[in-house]
Amino acid sequence: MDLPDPYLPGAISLFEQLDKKLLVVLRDGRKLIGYLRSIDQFANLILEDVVERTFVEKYFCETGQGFMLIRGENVELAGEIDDSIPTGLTQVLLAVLRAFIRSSRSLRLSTLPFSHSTSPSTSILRNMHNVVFVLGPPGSGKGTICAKIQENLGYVHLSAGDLLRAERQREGSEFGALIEQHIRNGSIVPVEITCALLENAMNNSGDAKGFLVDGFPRNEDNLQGWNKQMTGKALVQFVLFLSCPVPICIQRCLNRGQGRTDDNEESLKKRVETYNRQTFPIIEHFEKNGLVREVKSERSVEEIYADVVEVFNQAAKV
Ligand SMILES: Nc1ncnc2c1ncn2[C@@H]1O[C@H](COP(=O)(O)OP(=O)(O)O)[C@@H](O)[C@H]1O
Ligand SMILES: O=c1ccn([C@@H]2O[C@H](COP(=O)(O)OP(=O)(O)O)[C@@H](O)[C@H]2O)c(=O)[nH]1
Repeated sequence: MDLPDPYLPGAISLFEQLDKKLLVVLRDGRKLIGYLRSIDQFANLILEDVVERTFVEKYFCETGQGFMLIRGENVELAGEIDDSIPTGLTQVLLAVLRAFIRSSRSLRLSTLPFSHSTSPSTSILRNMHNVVFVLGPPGSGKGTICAKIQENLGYVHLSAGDLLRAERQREGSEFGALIEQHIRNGSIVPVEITCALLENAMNNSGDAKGFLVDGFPRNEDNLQGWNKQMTGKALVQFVLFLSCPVPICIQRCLNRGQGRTDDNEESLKKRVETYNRQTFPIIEHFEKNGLVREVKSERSVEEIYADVVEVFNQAAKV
């Protein structure tokens, strides 16, 4: 492309960075890193595989944000980033950064001036909901294991399926029929409904250590909707993946005996298909980001739960 002479860098110069890895600093101080896929004359950017980097002193952590459209008016600074250049900063897991903030807060208040203690990044971290996504095929035991985690580890269990079933039953709900149709078909309810129910439940749960979001996100649309609605409000610690052979899962659902309208062979066939086609790729996406903790769930509840506790202990340590 021909550039004006003399060359004055501005929004237009970002065209040169198409498909390159960009650091974008937003006006609220957030720092996003992702691949630039598109830009227009207003410097509106489309970034893919975005992570938000949060810095505290010489440490930083990254949280995945997926695909983002950033309005140009919100961009303070943008430029190509070269990760091969040493920065002297150390990447740590979010839990480490939180622990660091916790331990340094009291110390610094009385001794050193701590410029980060009131920075947007740290205050965002403190106010966000901790979330563990719990995924696996229908009948893999998500609800059963979440109930035990809630009982013993202080996380609040939010089953997306249960929230949808409750909304379906709620008198006056405008979504009841739509939800029932999706549940019977084993297809996925529009994310705006599910996400609103989840956010509402989180906000009404008081001071929880964290939330087990069970059975969500189930497809790309769910993930994008979550990122759109919950960015800055929730932080995904990890994804607990209960893996289990499908025939065992189907048998468990058929024996579940809760009178669910979708625990029949016809609906189950569709649910498994939806899981294979749409949900499993989401688990693979999280796996690429190093977020998945897999626990094999074709064993007894006690054996599974013992491994799950280990996963939570490890997450708390780092
Ligand atoms: N490890 C297990 N072994 C045998 N049956 C199980 C196990 N975990 C759960 N179940 C049973 O299988 C059925 C489905 O479990 P549930 O926790 O509701 O799965 P999901 O939430 O993944 O659909 C329930 O009837 C439950 O009691
Ligand atoms: O985020 C969600 C969670 C559930 N469902 C719908 O609710 C049904 C039951 O989901 P649940 O997680 O209760 O059951 P599972 O499939 O794990 O047995 C699914 O098949 C979907 O139709 C949905 O659309 N979005």
